[in-house]
Amino acid sequence: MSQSLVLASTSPRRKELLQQIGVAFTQLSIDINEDVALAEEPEQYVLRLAKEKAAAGFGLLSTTEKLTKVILAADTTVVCDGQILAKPESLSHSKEILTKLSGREHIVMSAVGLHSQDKILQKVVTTKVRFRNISDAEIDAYWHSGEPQDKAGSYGIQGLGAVFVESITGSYSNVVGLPLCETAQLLNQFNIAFWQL
Ligand SMILES: Cc1cn([C@H]2C[C@H](O)[C@@H](COP(=O)(O)OP(=O)(O)OP(=O)(O)O)O2)c(=O)[nH]c1=O
Repeated sequence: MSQSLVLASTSPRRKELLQQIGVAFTQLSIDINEDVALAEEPEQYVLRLAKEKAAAGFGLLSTTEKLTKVILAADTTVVCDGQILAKPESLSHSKEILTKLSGREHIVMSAVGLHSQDKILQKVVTTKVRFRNISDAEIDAYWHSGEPQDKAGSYGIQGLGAVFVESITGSYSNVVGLPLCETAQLLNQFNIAFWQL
């Protein structure tokens, strides 16, 4: 039976990234608790959240939809000195995060999870990002642009935040929220077509 894809995400970035590789999909929104568990490592954390988001999406399907649909979900976090840097809650939180990232390298980790009736598969991808020095005045101005608020690590590489990025090693789409090379490989395993098929 042919399978169709459902993106369980409210992130406009994930929608755009999936569209970029020519995948047909519908979308639903899920809401799960994103608190870090006690002593949880960053990799465990993003994998757990991608899995929980995909399972939450699958749980919203009707019994018949469960037979034909595959849910895709993802989670992205920024990691520096082993510390998980989530979305900023305020200007002072954004300042704390961006001051930590200023003038050095950090890691962006995204996990993608696919969930169908038959199987659940996941993959985590890591990208290194190096920032130039960022001044307090820039952090203030950046906050007031409205860009950092809904983004892990308080920046968007695809937006104004690009001016802070000196270099990146690894997948760019992974930083934006969905590693496309690995996602396409997972989609193959569920017989979901993207542009080349
Ligand atoms: C580092 C970085 C993160 N981000 C975004 C990607 C994710 O949308 C967000 C991290 O939050 P997530 O919790 O991964 O995702 P989300 O809450 O936006 O969406 P959903 O759970 O519904 O799928 O940060 C960027 O857009 N650009 C960047 O450069």
